[in-house]
Amino acid sequence: AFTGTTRPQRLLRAVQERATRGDSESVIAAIDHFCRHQEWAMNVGDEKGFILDSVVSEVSPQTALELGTYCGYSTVRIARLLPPGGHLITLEFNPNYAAVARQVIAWAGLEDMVQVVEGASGDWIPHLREHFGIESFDFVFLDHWKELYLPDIKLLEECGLLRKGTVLLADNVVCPGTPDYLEYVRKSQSYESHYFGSHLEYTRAEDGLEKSVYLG
Ligand SMILES: Nc1ncnc2c1ncn2[C@@H]1O[C@H](Cn2cc(CNC(=O)c3cc([N+](=O)[O-])cc(O)c3O)nn2)[C@@H](O)[C@H]1O
Ligand SMILES: [Mg+2]
Repeated sequence: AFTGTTRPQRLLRAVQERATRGDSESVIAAIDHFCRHQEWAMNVGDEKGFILDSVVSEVSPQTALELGTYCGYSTVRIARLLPPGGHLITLEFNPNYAAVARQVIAWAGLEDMVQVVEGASGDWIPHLREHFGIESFDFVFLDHWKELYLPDIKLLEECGLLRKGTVLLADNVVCPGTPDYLEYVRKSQSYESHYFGSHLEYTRAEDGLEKSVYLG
């Protein structure tokens, strides 16, 4: 029996045992299998993941940001669809999760397109331009603490990291829910918002993604 391992470590072991190195589809499938048949984990999952894929493919971002890496499942889903030269920065403040995510991303063979940055989103966002030479983001995926969605997009606005047409995609706007964020993006003249209904990962509970285009 495996005592003393964390769920992210057990998820990583499932990837290393079941997925083929360099094959991002098999990494995604291995994590979905683990979460359906072994242990639920808060990855965006396959059903909402399909919606994430379609939005990423439509935007085809050169610069992408993810808030809340966790084990790197959505990081792999996004990075595998980036166009040539595309780059994804993902912020994770839990060092144990970041360590697992780096290995999951490497197993998928996507480490050259992804930068896992350790630290709190609120601390890092003001330094992304100077540190990574980012002008603005084409795409932002929000999946970290739900109370931080709103303050963090306001910070992205203030730091000039959003441009006309930047697409924000937010997970869990129904469950666990992000009421203040939803109200803001749906009421603000600076955003055009659309809700994609789905289900909480690996369950029948309702959840969905909110896509919001920044209008400047
Ligand atoms: N300010 C922050 N900056 C960077 N990373 C952060 C920050 N806050 C949390 N995180 C990280 O997000 C990761 C994942 N995470 C996401 C959440 C919030 N998400 C959820 O709580 C959640 C919860 C459920 N759920 O309860 O069913 C389903 C989901 O899809 C979810 O994303 N908490 N940790 C964790 O590794 C955490 O360290
Ligand atoms: Mg989520």
